[in-house]
Amino acid sequence: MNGGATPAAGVTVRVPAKVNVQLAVGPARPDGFHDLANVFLAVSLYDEVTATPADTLTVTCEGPDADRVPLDRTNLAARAAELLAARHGLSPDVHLHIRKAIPVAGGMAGGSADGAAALLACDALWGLDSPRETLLEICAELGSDVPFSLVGGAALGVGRGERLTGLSVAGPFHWVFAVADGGLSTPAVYAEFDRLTPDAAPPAASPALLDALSTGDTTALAATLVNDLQPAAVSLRPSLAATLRAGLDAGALAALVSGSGPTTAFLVKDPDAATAVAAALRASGTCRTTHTATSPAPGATLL
Ligand SMILES: C[C@](O)(CO)[C@H](O)COP(=O)(O)OP(=O)(O)OC[C@H]1O[C@@H](n2ccc(N)nc2=O)[C@H](O)[C@@H]1O
Ligand SMILES: Nc1ncnc2c1ncn2[C@@H]1O[C@H](COP(=O)(O)OP(=O)(O)OP(=O)(O)O)[C@@H](O)[C@H]1O
Repeated sequence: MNGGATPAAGVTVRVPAKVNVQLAVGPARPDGFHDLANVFLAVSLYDEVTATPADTLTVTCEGPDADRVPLDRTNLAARAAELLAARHGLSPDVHLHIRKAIPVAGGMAGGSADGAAALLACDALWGLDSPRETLLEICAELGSDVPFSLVGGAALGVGRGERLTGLSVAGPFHWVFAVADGGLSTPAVYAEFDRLTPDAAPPAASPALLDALSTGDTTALAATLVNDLQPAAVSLRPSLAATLRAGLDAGALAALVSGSGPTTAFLVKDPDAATAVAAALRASGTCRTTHTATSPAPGATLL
């Protein structure tokens, strides 16, 4: 627990983590961002955000990594409440309580998830009933990954990843996530990508990967998973190579760094394989802990 007591009543939103099954990265743009072909897939690992009326904007957090979550106005949940309130000339007087299961600074869009969840929770608490388009605009202002946290499922993100097209996705796909010690800074990983990839090509989605998603073909998806940020994440955190190897040795069909890392993702064929690969990863000593999850998962949802 970090920063106060659990609130009594309020509006609660559940929101998923993501894995990028394809992350194609182009050269740095003049504004410092990178154009992407970003194929997002939501996974069944969830944070929850509860909004309750309060005298002032406050954030509390519980969960194993709560001490690494900022409780000031830099928290994306707080920023979401502020942006929504400002649009309506309101004061953002709300208590936001985060139940955090998504790894912090882990490349699974945990902060983005809390931003999207807080937005939806405050919208309901304040009776605003904002159009979906308005919520998506605010999400894009909060961060490149935030719109996807709102919509969930599977989507292709272009531009800096914020312009979404929903994708057809079957499933279930079964995953194991290995959580590393500490986080990686997303800007640092993009900067390392620039250093390693001076000739980055314009990004494009892979038709074979989109086909594997829509048919629910795990073997085909395993053959097409790709993350252009992986060499940069491994360069900054060389120990990730051993984690990736340990999961493959344990029978995972494919292994990749999740987004900007350092969480690593392992696609497996079924729930039994997930249990076995997770146990082998923990026994290998190459990660801090593991999570198993399935996809697709729904986006931010009022409970
Ligand atoms: C790595 C991913 O998680 C993959 O989905 C995202 O691209 C990162 O999305 P995010 O954390 O929401 O990132 P933002 O908060 O929008 O941007 C943080 C920083 O990441 C870098 N950034 C982010 C997105 C992008 N398309 N190009 C970038 O270069 C920039 O340095 C930016 O200042
Ligand atoms: N609600 C939040 N939860 C966690 N971190 C937050 C939150 N709000 C702001 N942050 C800040 O954002 C930083 C990145 O955390 P986050 O968990 O979003 O990383 P990430 O999952 O790697 O993001 P992405 O996958 O979108 O690049 C943290 O180190 C923290 O300082």
